[in-house]
Amino acid sequence: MSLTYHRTVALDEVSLRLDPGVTGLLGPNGAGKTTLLRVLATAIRPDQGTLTVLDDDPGSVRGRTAVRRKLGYLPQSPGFHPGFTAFEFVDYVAILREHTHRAARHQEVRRVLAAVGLSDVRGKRIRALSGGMRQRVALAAALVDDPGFLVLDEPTVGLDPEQRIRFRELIAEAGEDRTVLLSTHQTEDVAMLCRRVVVLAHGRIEFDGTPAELAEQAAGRVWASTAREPAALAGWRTGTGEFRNLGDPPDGARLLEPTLEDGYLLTLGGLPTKEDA
Ligand SMILES: Nc1ncnc2c1ncn2[C@@H]1O[C@H](COP(=O)(O)OP(=O)(O)OP(=O)(O)O)[C@@H](O)[C@H]1O
Repeated sequence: MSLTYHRTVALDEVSLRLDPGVTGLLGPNGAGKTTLLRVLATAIRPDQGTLTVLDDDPGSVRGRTAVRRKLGYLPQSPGFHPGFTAFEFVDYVAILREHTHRAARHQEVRRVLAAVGLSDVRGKRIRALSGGMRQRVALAAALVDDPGFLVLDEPTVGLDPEQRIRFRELIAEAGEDRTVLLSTHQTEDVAMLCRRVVVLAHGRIEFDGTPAELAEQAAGRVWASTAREPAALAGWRTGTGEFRNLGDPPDGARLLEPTLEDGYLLTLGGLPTKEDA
């Protein structure tokens, strides 16, 4: 499928089939990740191509409604009303999801807040919650009605390591029995959590495989040196004072074990330039 905003091609003939489990979507700023997620969440429509979400076609009014009923979406900015309590926010989302029976709805709200470990603070106002807790409230809202497909747009951004690990666990759990697409800038999230990783750049899929296969892209192409290597596609000084270089190593170079991040950077052709960032 393709999507163009005025003259910007945001998605350029993207073809993707998602299976159950957590798929990570990596890509530099402006790659088209949010656009792809918004298309899958039926917030915008591709201008070319076809799309099927959980056996329904969001191109038709009926299909779109059916998809929206089965989908959980955590957008980049969830748009909380800070004066709402965690319970009130999720309850509001449940009402929008056509929950008309009050007692059953409240039970569902309590269930999802418990699933993300927020039962104790459900009466607290969102403005008084930490960033990590707010993200969990947003995840709880996306989990209402146990959707078969979960779309998560950078849910771990701004979280400290402890909260990030906790959040990863919740996503892993959510991915045990449903399809999850997770957009992130954190290569570590992908390495720890995803069964599959898709790299998007300039609206095109540049890589689609397992995290191990992405790391493998950098096999034999990562080396250490004591000085900056001008021939490297990318190189940076590490905490030990040595440089880690990506590209074609010189003869006799001391090769290093590649990481997923090395494979990702090489897939992009090196470090993004300042203009890309
Ligand atoms: N509403 C819009 N109108 C015009 N151009 C847009 C609009 N939304 C996005 N774009 C452009 O489309 C391209 C893809 O943007 P998108 O937000 O999907 O990228 P992204 O990979 O999610 O980036 P980030 O990592 O910064 O969130 C960018 O060039 C962006 O400037």
